[in-house]
Amino acid sequence: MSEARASAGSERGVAARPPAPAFRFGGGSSLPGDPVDQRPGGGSDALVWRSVTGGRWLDGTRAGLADRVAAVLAAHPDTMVGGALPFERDAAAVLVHGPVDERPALPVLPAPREPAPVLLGVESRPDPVGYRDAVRRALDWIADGPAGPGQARKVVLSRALLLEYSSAVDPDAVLAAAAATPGRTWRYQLRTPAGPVLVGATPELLVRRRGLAVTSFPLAGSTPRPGGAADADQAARLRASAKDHREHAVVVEAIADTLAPWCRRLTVPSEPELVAAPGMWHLGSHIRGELRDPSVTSLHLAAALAPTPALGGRPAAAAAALIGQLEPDGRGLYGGTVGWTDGSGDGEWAVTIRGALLDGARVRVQAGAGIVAASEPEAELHETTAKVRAVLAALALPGGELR
Ligand SMILES: C=C(O[C@@H]1C=C(C(=O)O)C=C[C@H]1O)C(=O)O
Repeated sequence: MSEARASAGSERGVAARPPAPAFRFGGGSSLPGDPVDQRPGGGSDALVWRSVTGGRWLDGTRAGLADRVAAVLAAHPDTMVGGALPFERDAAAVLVHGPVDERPALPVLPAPREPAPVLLGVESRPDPVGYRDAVRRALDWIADGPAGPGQARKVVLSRALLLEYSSAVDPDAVLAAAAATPGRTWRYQLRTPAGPVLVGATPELLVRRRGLAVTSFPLAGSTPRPGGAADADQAARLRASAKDHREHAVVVEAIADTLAPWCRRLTVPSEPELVAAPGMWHLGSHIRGELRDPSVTSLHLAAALAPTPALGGRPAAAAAALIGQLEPDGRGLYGGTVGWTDGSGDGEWAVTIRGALLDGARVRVQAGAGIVAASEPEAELHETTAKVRAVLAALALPGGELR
C-alpha cells in the first residue's frame, strides 16, 4: 500500500497498515551441538525474527560486496543488511540496509484477503519431456570426464513451475504459512524493489557466523516423504542409497574446501545424518569451524560459498556453464542465498530453495535435483515434482495434482 493511500485510509478512520518490511528472516534456532544460549529468554531452541523496514537498497554485484557492506555497517552501528544474493554470481544482489528489528516472534500478520485465490493454470519450464532431456544431456557431460583426480562430476538441474491464480496471492499469508511449518527451517520474505516478493521456508543453512563460530548445514541426497508408515521405509532407503551418499559427499567436500582457508579449525562429520524437512527427507551434515580472522563477516563467507554445489555442481564453473545452457531462463534468486549480516559480522545465510516468487496472481516455484552418474531422468523429474509439492503445501498455496 502506498503511503498516500495509507494516510487517506486513516483520515476515514480506517486503521492504516504499518509499512511492510522489505526483509524478514526467521532463523537462529539452535542446531544440534550448539552451546546453550544463556541469555534471558534465549532458550535452546528460540527462533529469532529479524526485519528491515524503510531501509535503503544497496546496489551492486557480488564483487567486493562484503567489504562494501562491512564499511556501511561500521559507519552505522545498530543497523543490519538483509536480502539475497542470486544464483548467478555476476547478477545484482538484492540487499537492504536499515535499523535492526529483532523479535522472538513474527508479528501477527493481517488476515489473508478473501476469497482465497484459485489455481487457473500451470506451466512447467522446461516441460517434463524437456527436463528428462536435460538430465540425459547432463549424464553425457558427467560421462565425458572426471571433475578432478578421483572426482566424479555432478550438476543440479531445476525446472520452474509458473502458476497462475484467480487473484493476487498475499505475501503475508504465505509468510504466515511458512512460519507455521513444523521442523527446523529458515523462513524468509523479501519484497524486491522490482515488485515481486520472495517467500519461503528452507531447511538448508549455507552459513552462520556467531562470533568466531562458523556453521554450515548442507543438504544433498533426497527422497519424498509420503507420510504414514511408508515414511520410515523411504528414510531407510535414503540412508542405504550409495548414489545419494556420493551426491552428498560432493557437497560436503566442496563446502569444507571453501571454508578451510578462513578457519583455524574445521570439523566435518564422517557420515551424514537423516534430516526430516517439510515433505522431504534429506541427508545433511553439520560442518563447524572457528574463524581465523574476526574481521571476516558472515557475508564474506556467504559470498564465497554461494551458490553451494547442492545447487550448482562440480567442478563449479563447468557445472554453472552447463546450467546456463540447459536452463536458459536463468535462476535469479532461486538457488542463491538469503539472509542477513550485522555490524558485528554475525549473520545467517540460508540456501534460497523451498520458496516462491509472488508477483500478484502469478507465482513461480522452482526446484532442482542433483544429477550424478547413477541418476535416472524419470526419478530426477519425480524429485523436482515432490519438492514443488512440498513447497506448495508448506506455503499453503493451492497447487492441485502437479506432475
Ligand atoms: C535443488 C533443491 O534442493 C537441493 C538439492 C538436493 C538434492 O539434490 O538432493 C537436496 C537439498 C537441496 O540442497 C531444491 O529444493 O530445489
